[in-house]
Amino acid sequence: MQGGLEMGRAAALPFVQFRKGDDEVSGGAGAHEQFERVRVQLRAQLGLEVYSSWFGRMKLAEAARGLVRLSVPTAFLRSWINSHYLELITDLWKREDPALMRLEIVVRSATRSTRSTPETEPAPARNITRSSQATLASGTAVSTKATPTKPTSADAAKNQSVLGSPLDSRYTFDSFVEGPPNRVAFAAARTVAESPSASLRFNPLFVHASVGLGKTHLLQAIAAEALKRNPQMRVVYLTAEYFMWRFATAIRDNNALTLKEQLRDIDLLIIDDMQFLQGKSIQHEFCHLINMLLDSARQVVVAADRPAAELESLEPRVRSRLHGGVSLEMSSPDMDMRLRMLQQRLASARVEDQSLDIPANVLEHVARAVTGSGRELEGAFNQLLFRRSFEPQLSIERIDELLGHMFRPGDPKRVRIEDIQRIVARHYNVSKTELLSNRRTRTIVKPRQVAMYLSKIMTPRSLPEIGRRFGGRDHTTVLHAVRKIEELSGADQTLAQELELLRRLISDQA
Ligand SMILES: Nc1ncnc2c1ncn2[C@@H]1O[C@H](COP(=O)(O)OP(=O)(O)OP(=O)(O)O)[C@@H](O)[C@H]1O
Repeated sequence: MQGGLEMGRAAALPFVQFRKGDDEVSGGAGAHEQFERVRVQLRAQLGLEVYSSWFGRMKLAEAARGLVRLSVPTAFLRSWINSHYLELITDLWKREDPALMRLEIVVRSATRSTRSTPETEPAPARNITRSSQATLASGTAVSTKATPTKPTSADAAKNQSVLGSPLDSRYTFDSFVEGPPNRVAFAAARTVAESPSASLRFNPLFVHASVGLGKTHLLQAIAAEALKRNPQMRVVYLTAEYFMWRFATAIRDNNALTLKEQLRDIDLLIIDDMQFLQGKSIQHEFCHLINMLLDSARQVVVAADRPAAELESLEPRVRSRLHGGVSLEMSSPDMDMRLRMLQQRLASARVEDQSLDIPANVLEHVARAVTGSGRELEGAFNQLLFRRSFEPQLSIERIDELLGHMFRPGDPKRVRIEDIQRIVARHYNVSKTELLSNRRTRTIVKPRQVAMYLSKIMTPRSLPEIGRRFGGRDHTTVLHAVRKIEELSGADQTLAQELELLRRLISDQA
């Protein structure tokens, strides 16, 4: 997870730009060439297969003053590369640039990849890099044979270190901020964790939400809580990528059967980032596993960044199995939740540094301005902490300056109706004059309605005000447009994607 501290440091460096919603960030002139040469050498040394598994999606994030950051899409990749290849990459880079002082692997902002799948075949896995004191975790199967008859928390912790990826101990139900946008999913998650057998009526439980809205947090909280209540329970939390990697390596090492046997033993299977599950044979294995678990009344929980029906890379039978349970969505936190998240972060930071204080009005301001995901709030908060260490008196204006790149649609200072009109008109290839005119041909009505809809959801302007800005129209016309586009985009995937693209273009312009 990319912390705000890193963003803070980067912001202080010259010729480094963080562009919101953009994966790739430019560095100094020769950095891209150096990166390319390092990639070529990695490929030559490791072979194409290993290279594309681990480095296929690596990008140059920034390069300045002896610091190079390479970004990868998932925390697991970062962790794996850090522990296995960091030295090699650093050496290779130093050969290219002896001035290199430090090379870091970061997880890149997921804003743009919200709805995308990996461009390359499965990078082995994502997860879980942080330290943990979770009672038992997974990321791999827990075999009954390997598990003592009555495991205690300590046994479980031991298993965890043997069996792999620990849970993040920060991800608990207590630290999960609940509110209207995630209330139902949260309640379902609690039920699964507290009484898995009672929850079998929604099996599998499928949770979907856009990036950074707490899926991993919620899923790991389920695992942690289930294990806390019953250390004997065999719980497996893993990402789809990790699942793929486990199978791929098991097949390579001729022990796929053992792995399957181990997986059969589990009581609660939790799969994160389902959108990354790819490959026919792996999906076949996955489907088989899910069927077996569901048929034997074991609980399965799955999360993805979109509804199951939209997981196009999944085989129809996998999708259909996911449809068989309950599907719940979590959406963006509201103002009250954002404020509580920030207050919670402050309280945890204070555990380490009691002198730490951020005035309530500053927290409120940030909660109002950073209207994105929990991850963005976390980044904003870390950035604030970092800045405060050398600018103790941060004014609201200065905070706006520092966090401006995180301000979202809805921030009155950032999105202007004029920008929306210009971008929408360009997208649909009509002129702005036509957009504001009274012409009622279909090719113009649709862009006009889209622009009105976006003006409503991306700015705080009232319906009458939007009407005025669209050639003096009545507010009921705007309301009609908003409802129409909402209705159409619910049924029309292409339009929904168009809207998302436009939102991104507009936010990036703002
Ligand atoms: N409702 C919430 N309460 C507390 N923290 C939250 C909440 N939602 C998100 N966060 C925090 O935001 C950060 C990102 O959340 P998380 O990694 O769970 O998101 P995600 O939906 O899994 O994202 P991705 O799709 O990128 O994997 C985490 O630090 C998490 O603790």
